[in-house]
Amino acid sequence: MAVKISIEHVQKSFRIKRNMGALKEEAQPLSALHDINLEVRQGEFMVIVGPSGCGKSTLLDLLAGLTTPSSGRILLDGKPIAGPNLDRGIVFQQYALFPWKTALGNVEFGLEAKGVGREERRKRAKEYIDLVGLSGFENRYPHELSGGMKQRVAIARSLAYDPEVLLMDEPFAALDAQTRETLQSELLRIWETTKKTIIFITHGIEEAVYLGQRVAVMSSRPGRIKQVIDIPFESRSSEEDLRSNPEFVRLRHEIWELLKDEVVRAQEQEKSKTLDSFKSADARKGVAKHG
Ligand SMILES: Nc1ncnc2c1ncn2[C@@H]1O[C@H](COP(=O)(O)OP(=O)(O)OP(=O)(O)O)[C@@H](O)[C@H]1O
Repeated sequence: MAVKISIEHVQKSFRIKRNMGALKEEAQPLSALHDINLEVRQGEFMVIVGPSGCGKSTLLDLLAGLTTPSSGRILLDGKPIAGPNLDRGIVFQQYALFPWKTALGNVEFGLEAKGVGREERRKRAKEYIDLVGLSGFENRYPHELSGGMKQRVAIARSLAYDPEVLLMDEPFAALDAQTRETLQSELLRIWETTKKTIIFITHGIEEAVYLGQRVAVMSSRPGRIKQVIDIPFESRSSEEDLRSNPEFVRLRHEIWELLKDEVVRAQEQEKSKTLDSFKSADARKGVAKHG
């Protein structure tokens, strides 16, 4: 299969203001991603898993073209990504639907931006509403839909304008466990129907093994690709309960082994960040007391 996305030596750092006490501030670089290299093939379902704060969303923002790498490059079909474009659809954890538009109106939105005429727009939006299993709910507004349904609308909206790649940033994290499992198998069905290239970000190891053809495991900050694991299941959407398959259990364990030190390190980083902010708050109070 042809390479669809190529991430080459990508680094990303941010300048963050740090309070140095005595009202002094200093901008320090924070390295979020370090030398990321990854190729995603046409039609592949790639999952990226990593501990909190390791740079998963930063990587997705780069793929979406919302930000640019500090160095390195990302190619889509051999061409550098130059900004957001309808060739990439994004589904975030929060539904990001327009509350004043119905489910159908939300799905039609991207088609409007693409210049598709009114009738065609409606027809295509209905097809995608069907595809995500929401027939009969076209005219509901987001506040009349459950969390899972809203996420179905968000998926339909991203797919309706026929992007090359679907970028998904923890899209099921806010849902209850049962709804999450239902949407995971629905997503696999949609992927098999549409043959889109999907890059899916998650904290969840089980979700990663269930969905991904390959799982890229990231290290704690600065994020690097620690290892890419092949998930060699033929058909994921079969009736058989994949999660209790011994191979599934083995792969879940293998990924956990790779992740556990990273999770501990990420928690330590989080703790020292909190301590730093307490220290600078104390320093500020000191200035206020003596100043
Ligand atoms: N715009 C920004 N300015 C400064 N620092 C940032 C910015 N965006 C992200 N960071 C920092 O970069 C690091 C990576 O953040 P990112 O949100 O990509 O991690 P993540 O793996 O998606 O985390 P989580 O799983 O908790 O959502 C974090 O330390 C974060 O605080």
